[in-house]
Parts: sequence; structure tokens; C-alpha cells
Amino acid sequence: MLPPVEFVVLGGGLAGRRLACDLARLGQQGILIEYHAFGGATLNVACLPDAMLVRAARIARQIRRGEGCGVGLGDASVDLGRLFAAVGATVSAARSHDLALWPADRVELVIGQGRLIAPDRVEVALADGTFRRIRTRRVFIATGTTVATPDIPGLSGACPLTPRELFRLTRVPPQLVILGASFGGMAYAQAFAALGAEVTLLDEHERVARFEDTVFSDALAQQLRHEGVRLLTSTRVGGVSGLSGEGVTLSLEQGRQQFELDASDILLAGARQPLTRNIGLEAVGVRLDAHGCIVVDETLKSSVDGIYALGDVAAYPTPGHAVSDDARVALSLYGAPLRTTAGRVLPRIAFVDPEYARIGLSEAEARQAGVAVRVCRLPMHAVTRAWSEGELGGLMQAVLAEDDGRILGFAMLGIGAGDVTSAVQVAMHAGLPAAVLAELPLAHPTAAEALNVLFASGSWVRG
Ligand SMILES: Cc1cc2nc3c(=O)[nH]c(=O)nc-3n(C[C@H](O)[C@H](O)[C@H](O)COP(=O)(O)OP(=O)(O)OC[C@H]3O[C@@H](n4cnc5c(N)ncnc54)[C@H](O)[C@@H]3O)c2cc1C
Repeated sequence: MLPPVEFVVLGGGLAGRRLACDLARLGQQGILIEYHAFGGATLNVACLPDAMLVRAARIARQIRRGEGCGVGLGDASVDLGRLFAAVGATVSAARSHDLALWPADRVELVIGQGRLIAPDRVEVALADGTFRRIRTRRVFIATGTTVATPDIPGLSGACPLTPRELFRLTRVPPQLVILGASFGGMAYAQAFAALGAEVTLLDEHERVARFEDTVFSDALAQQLRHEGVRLLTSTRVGGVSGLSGEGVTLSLEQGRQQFELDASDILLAGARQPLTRNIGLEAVGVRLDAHGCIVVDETLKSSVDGIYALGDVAAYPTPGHAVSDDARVALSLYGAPLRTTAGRVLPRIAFVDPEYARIGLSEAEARQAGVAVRVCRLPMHAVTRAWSEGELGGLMQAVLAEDDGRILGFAMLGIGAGDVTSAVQVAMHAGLPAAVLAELPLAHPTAAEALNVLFASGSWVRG
């Protein structure tokens, strides 16, 4: 019998790749199995390609707006084929870069489809049709998610675009309908509108970004409409006919009203499902929750000894930074200081332009939890940097503990929101009261300097 390796990581996305590299750094030897695209969603179909799409849309918008600051470039022409070829080239360069840094002396990279056949045994189906069996002390499952197609008559037959196929488009869809006004859906809607598509963003819920405070949902909706996106909220899709790319017709219901919408293409930006099927979980008795995620405790241990799960497969939806943090949690098993997923405060960002970001509690969450809070808000048109960038929409909001002024939450829609939120995150982590941020000499003219005004006592808008 083969001696066991210390660990097997199943899935080479952000979570699996990060964990394998960190374990190698700690001197551990193991195997990582990846069957589709090394780097997973983040590198291949999500964060990196999306960020490039958003950047191209921003450039197009800035060219059109240039006249306002004396730079005349005329209208922006968009060649989606060239843009996505550049995305493809960047993705493969980034993948090669990661592979060049791979710690091959400690972690063997096996390309194939893995599945558990016992708690300490994994079988890999290799490309040449053969199988390889591996004994191991620990298995880390990091298989991520895949798109979940909503159960709507005719939808799967219409072959809708998903984030994976999106980057194979060679022309801007003339009329694009996007299902799901989540963070991703909003970002795609705004980007494709800037690139010249006629975009309809559709959601069955009453407002976009429905987990955020209404003041931000409203501001985001206004931003999207301003960019030419047609918003259809509280709208249910009853059925779809046709083929995405050639033409589709959606039967819609909005209250008692029924109507049809024609579009050239349809994009699914909403739900995803954990990849927990066909990886042998049933055979070894690993428990799943109602959403199909692997049930883990705060140390990422599953219901079976020796089997752990991390990343999206253990908790969905998860932002990429939570996934990386899971890898840090798993290192506790190998002598790193004890770290768990309990009490983790994670920022969330929508890559609309300008960005929306939040850390900690929203006002609604604080009030629902019965926490006594004060809320302060500052419109972006009170911020010098917003004027210089010509991005006057949006606002900042802080949620503070009534008793001692601790920062419980911060949200911002405006220029640099992601970075400003990171600054507040550091303050929250350090337990700094709002008064400290009110008086720090922050650089001028940055978006972050507005924190001085936001946190100064005179700017409370609500008690
Ligand atoms: C469209 C989109 C946009 C996003 N944008 C952002 C963003 O801007 N910021 C952010 O923080 N997060 C974003 N996310 C979330 C982020 O991408 C995920 O949290 C992250 O990719 C999850 O990493 P993971 O390793 O758990 O899973 P994945 O990245 O999905 O990796 C799982 C890997 O496992 C492999 N695999 C699956 N089954 C097997 C098997 N049986 N054998 C071998 N290998 C297998 C897959 O091929 C895949 O490579 C986005 C996600 C999506 C889908």
C-alpha cells in the first residue's frame, strides 16, 4: 500500500491554490487536483476579467465625458472582440505567472477530476482515461461553485450567457437583458451600457442590492438609470423563448401586469450553486446544508474526520477575500496561530463605477438587531475629490454605537469607495472610535479625507 501524503486539496481555485502554497511554505508535502482551469473563477471568469471589463467601460465613459474638462476625443468606439482578446491574454499571462511560482518541490499539481472514495482516499480521473488513487491524512475540498440556472420555462433551452461564456462574445449585444440585480448584475449592466448595449436589468425583488440600506439601493438605481440602464424590479420572468445571441422573448409579470420583452442576448448574473455533486461526498457521509454547501465548523472541519472544506463550496456567496482567509484558518491545523471563521467582519464591494462598498452593519441590520446606533451621512458632493473627478452622485454613511462611538458599520457609494472602506476596516479592527478618524490629518484632496467630516460630531443626520 502507498504511504499517505500529508494533504490533498481538491480544486485549484483561489481557496485551494492559496492553501496549497501556504502549506508548502510551512514545509508540508501534498497534492493539489484541478480539472478545469487552474486559478478557478477569480482568475478565469470572475474578478480579473470582470475588472478589465469595468475598466474598459470606464475608459469609454471618460472619453465621452472628456469634453467637460477640455479634452475632446469624440465618441469612443468599442471593439469587444479586441477587448476580450486582451482579457484572454491577460488571464493566461496571470495563470502562467502563478504556475511559474508554483511550489512544485512540495505540492504536486495533478490535472484531472477528483472524487473521494473513502475519508482518506481520493481517486483522480486523468485526461488519458486512466485513474490514479491517492492516500492522504487530510482532504481539503475547495471545488467552488457553478452557475445555477433558475427554473424558468424555456430558459435553459435559450442557452443564456453566464460569466463564463460572456468573455467569448465578439460583438456588443445590441439588446442585453440581465437576470439578477445583485452586485454582479449591476456591474455588468453598467459596463455593457457604457460599451453601447441597450441594457435591461431585471429582478424579482423590489429594489437593486436589496441587502443594502434603501438609501444606497436608491442611489445605485439612480446611477444605473443615469447610465442608460433600464431597471425592471418586482418583475418575474414567466418564460423565455428563442436563443440567446439570435434573439429571445421574455414573458414578464409585474404585479398584475403581463408583458413581453425582446432582446438579442440574455445573461444570468444571479445565483450559483456549490460544486458538491459527483465528488464522492455521499459515499463518505459528508453532510451538506439546505443550499448544497458542505457543512463545516468554525475551523472548516466537515462532519467527517480528516475532511475539511473551504471557499465557496463551504459558504456561498463568499467574496474572494473570505476565501483567502479560509486558507489562513486551515493553517491552524499545521501549527499556525489558532484562527477561526467566527466573528469575521468582511467588506463587500460592487464594482459599479464609481464603486459601492460596505463593511460591518448596515443601518437596517443594526436596528433589526436592536442595537442603539447613531447614523451619520455625507453626500459625495461635499467632497472635493468627487468634484475634481466629476462623480458627484452617491454618499458615505457610518453607523456608530450610541454609547461609546465605536464604528459598527460604514458604507459608501462614490469614487474610491473600496479603498476608503479598507481604511475604515483597519480602524474598526483596531477598535478606534469615530473621533479618531474625525481628527486624523488625512491627505487632501482624496476621497478618504471626507472621513474627517463624516465622523465629526456636527454631521450626524439621525440619532
Ligand atoms: C462572476 C463572478 C464575479 C466575482 N467577482 C468577485 C469580486 O469582484 N470580488 C470578490 O472578492 N469576489 C468575487 N467573486 C467571488 C470569487 O470569485 C469566489 O469567491 C472565489 O473564486 C471562490 O474561490 P474557490 O476557490 O472557493 O472556488 P473556485 O474559484 O470556483 O475554484 C474551484 C476550482 O475547483 C475546480 N474543481 C471543481 N470540482 C473539481 C473536481 N472534482 N476535481 C478537480 N477540480 C475541481 C474547478 O475547476 C475550479 O478551478 C466573483 C464570483 C463570480 C462567479
